[in-house]
Amino acid sequence: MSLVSLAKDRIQILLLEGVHESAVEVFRQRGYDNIDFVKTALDEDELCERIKDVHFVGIRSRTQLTPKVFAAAQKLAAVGCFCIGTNQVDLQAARRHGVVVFNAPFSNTRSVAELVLAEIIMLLRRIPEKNAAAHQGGWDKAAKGSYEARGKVLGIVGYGHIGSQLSILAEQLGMQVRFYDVENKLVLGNAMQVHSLDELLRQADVISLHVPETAQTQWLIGASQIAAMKPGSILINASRGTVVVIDELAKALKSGHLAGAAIDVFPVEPGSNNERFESPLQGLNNCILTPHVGGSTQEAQENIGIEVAGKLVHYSDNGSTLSAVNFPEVSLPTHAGSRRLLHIHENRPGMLTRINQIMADDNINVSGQYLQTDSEVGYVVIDIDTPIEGNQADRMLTKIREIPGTIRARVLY
Ligand SMILES: NC(=O)C1=CN([C@@H]2O[C@H](COP(=O)(O)OP(=O)(O)OC[C@H]3O[C@@H](n4cnc5c(N)ncnc54)[C@H](O)[C@@H]3O)[C@@H](O)[C@H]2O)C=CC1
Ligand SMILES: O=C(O)CCC(=O)C(=O)O
Repeated sequence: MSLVSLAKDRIQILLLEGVHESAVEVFRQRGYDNIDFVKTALDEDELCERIKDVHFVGIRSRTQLTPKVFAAAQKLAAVGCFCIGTNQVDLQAARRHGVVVFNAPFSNTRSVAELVLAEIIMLLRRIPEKNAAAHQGGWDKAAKGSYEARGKVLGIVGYGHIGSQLSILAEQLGMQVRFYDVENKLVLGNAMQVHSLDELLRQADVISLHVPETAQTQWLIGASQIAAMKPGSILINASRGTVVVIDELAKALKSGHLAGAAIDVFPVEPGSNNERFESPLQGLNNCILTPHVGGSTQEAQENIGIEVAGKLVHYSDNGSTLSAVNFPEVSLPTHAGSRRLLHIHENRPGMLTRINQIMADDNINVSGQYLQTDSEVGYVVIDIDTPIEGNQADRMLTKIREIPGTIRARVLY
């Protein structure tokens, strides 16, 4: 349990992995100046050390926030994932520690879709091989094995934000889009949903993967799925490195069963630009390898910086958990002129009654109350219109902290 009730100048922010400076600007504009900015990811032990006094941490896809890190991060109130994926964060551990996690669910969607579209065209034209040959003094002008995108079948696995954006762009090129998703989806344009992954793999000239990393998507594309793909077809993975069995893909590219591939994400990725990258796909000229840059455009990174920093500031200033990925969502009006108690607790009966009793005993008048719960955690925000002094607020917080099941409590001034 941690009791947090801090002025802004005592709030520590740690931004990792070269989060865009637009995030720093948002924090500074809102009065948060204690910002530690690190260009790389940190390993678990380093992170456990660095995070001890941190209230807000910002990461991208490489930093692993494990139960050990959360146990070390006793002051941590919230995590900002400056990206879409949140698989690098143990969301349950965060919730158990009362740490709210935010992300940017669609600020880099377009960037990923554009990269994939470019790769489809490049691979259908066998440009990676021709490019490699030309760099070696070769001149491969043959049209053999080179195709237009028009009329080809694009099979999208995972028709969420990125998959559906790609679908629209690919149709502009005249591609026929089919997709497989575990959910029934709103079908955009002329796309068609098919009912099994196998059906999609057998029909498509190009398969592009846009699923999140989950237990169900781990090694989703292995030997038998690759074997089911059409001879001469193409595989693109800009989702997560654990979705494709990379050794099987390497075999299929070497044998020519697959004509080409573009891979942006890998089972093991370097933690910084200075670390060496190793992959069984290296040296295969029919495979485009990119260093997890699907979302790495100026536009996307700047927007993500503003969006996620804005969510962290909003939570810090106001208590709002709107669009949190692991927490009951509470959307709140501003609390000018009143103090606000934020209380995160295990979801057990009678919590609210106990908090209200402590306030009533202290003659504290409540002007607004907002409660959301999920199966495990409850989050209540209470606006107080009685002018309470620092000592009285501390006394109240101490009593509230003693309520069994309290995970975290703080007062906003
Ligand atoms: N390479 C890069 O730089 C980037 C990679 N990503 C990755 O792309 C993933 C997808 O992003 P969004 O489209 O925004 O996510 P999203 O959540 O909008 O869509 C994911 C879709 O996959 C579907 N799905 C889940 N499990 C499935 C399964 N087993 N089989 C078929 N469909 C399944 C879901 O129902 C959903 O429609 C992210 O989770 C992230 O890991 C995202 C941004 C940048
Ligand atoms: O750009 C990044 O750091 C990660 C992009 C990504 O994979 C995501 O948004 O999920």
